[in-house]
Amino acid sequence: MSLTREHLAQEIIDAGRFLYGRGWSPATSSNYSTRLSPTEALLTVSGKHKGQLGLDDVLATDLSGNSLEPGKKPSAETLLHTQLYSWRPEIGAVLHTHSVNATVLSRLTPEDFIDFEDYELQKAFSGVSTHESQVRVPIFDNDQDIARLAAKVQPWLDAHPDCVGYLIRGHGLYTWGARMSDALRQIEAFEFLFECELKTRSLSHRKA
Ligand SMILES: CSC[C@@H](O)[C@@H](O)C(=O)COP(=O)(O)O
Ligand SMILES: [Zn+2]
Repeated sequence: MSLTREHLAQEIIDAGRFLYGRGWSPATSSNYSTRLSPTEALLTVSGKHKGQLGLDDVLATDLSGNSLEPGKKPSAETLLHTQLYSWRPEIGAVLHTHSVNATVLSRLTPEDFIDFEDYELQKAFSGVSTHESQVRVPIFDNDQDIARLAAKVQPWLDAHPDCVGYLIRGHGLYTWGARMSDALRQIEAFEFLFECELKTRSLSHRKA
């Protein structure tokens, strides 16, 4: 049974309250979406405070990122959501957040990826069943031209079908899941790993 638009909108609203409450979506940063149908997404309207979303603060788009609701301005980063729905039909929700740890870690990392290894919490990611695995998270340079950024993300996705999320340097995190609950679980796992990584780097630096 497919979920109604109101139910999906409420999932986005609840996600915003939770993510704002954790400090991972400050002010009007971040954007969230769910799949509305095989060819449509339901996304946050641009510029809204994500801790205070209402039922009217979402809109439907097609998978090319075009608004299907004139009068409502879609998120500036709509294409980064819709490209994921086009990429994998099983993706049902996409979350983008702006945490301090994601921002700092992506700025401190000169490489274009971070590898997480030997963390038990890696098992919170879809498809990962042991800490003896490597979760590679690509880092793309920030770009205000979202079509250009999406064009850089796409080859990575195509070459890494198991990718569970990516960072935009100095900006934030994108992750996704079959359901909103899966995407939220992955956000929490990423935030745990980002904090571990920053603490490990800071303590190793102090010892040296
Ligand atoms: C408050 S600056 C953040 C924005 O530039 C952007 O990165 C963002 O995440 C929110 O944009 P939005 O258009 O509201 O979806
Ligand atoms: Zn953003």
